[in-house]
Amino acid sequence: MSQPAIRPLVAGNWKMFGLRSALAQIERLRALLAANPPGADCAICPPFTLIDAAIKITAGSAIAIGAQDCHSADEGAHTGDIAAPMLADLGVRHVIIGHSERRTDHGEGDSLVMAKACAAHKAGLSAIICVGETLAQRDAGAALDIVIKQLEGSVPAKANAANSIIAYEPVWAIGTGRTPQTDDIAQMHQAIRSYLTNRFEDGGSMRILYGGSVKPKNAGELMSVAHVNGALVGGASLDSGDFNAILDAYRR
Ligand SMILES: O=C[C@H](O)COP(=O)(O)O
Repeated sequence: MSQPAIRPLVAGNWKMFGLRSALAQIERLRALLAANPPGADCAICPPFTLIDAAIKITAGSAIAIGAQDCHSADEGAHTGDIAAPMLADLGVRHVIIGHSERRTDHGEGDSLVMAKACAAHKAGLSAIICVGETLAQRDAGAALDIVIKQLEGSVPAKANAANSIIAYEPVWAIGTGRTPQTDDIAQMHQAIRSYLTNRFEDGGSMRILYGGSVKPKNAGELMSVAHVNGALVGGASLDSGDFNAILDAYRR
């Protein structure tokens, strides 16, 4: 059966990096993309403190601005947290949910991840829902089972291709310079695709990103793997030149 054409997305996750001076990188990226548009959507997810300014800088451009987390409630007495409607109110388009760093640093489990994704959907945001195995789980041969279980527990029943994006990020590949063999990525993305297709009417059109040490030098190879519909990029997204070079994977 032929696969539906899926517009890829390359999203940059700045994590807890970036003072106001880093906004210059977004200005530069805007100019680079205008001069040489890629055949992919592009998003930057800066820290909360830079979101408002980043949205102003990217107005009318091809760059969407995302956030890195949201609370599961629309509002409430939750000191220090940010609600999805607050992000939507700023003009945020995507929100990363369930990144492994939040699962580890903040003890976020699948049910909370699903509740946050539901909150994002309710606010009209697209949820980038992250899954991925640890090295011990991969070495134990459990990677596929772990990821499918995370999808089962984290992706809401009302997910669809417009409101949800899956990011497969092997924990051991994040920030390490290590990436899985392309055969292993292909096997995982095929398994995720099968899962989505079985569970959701438009699961064949939902984007599945790969994340974990995506760099300019390996992006072409990683992005050419079947069912890899873009990337979630950490470190290399902090430099507009590197991020733009990753987007070359989607330029002729
Ligand atoms: O969200 C992004 C991922 O954690 C990947 O980070 P990285 O590209 O620095 O390995």
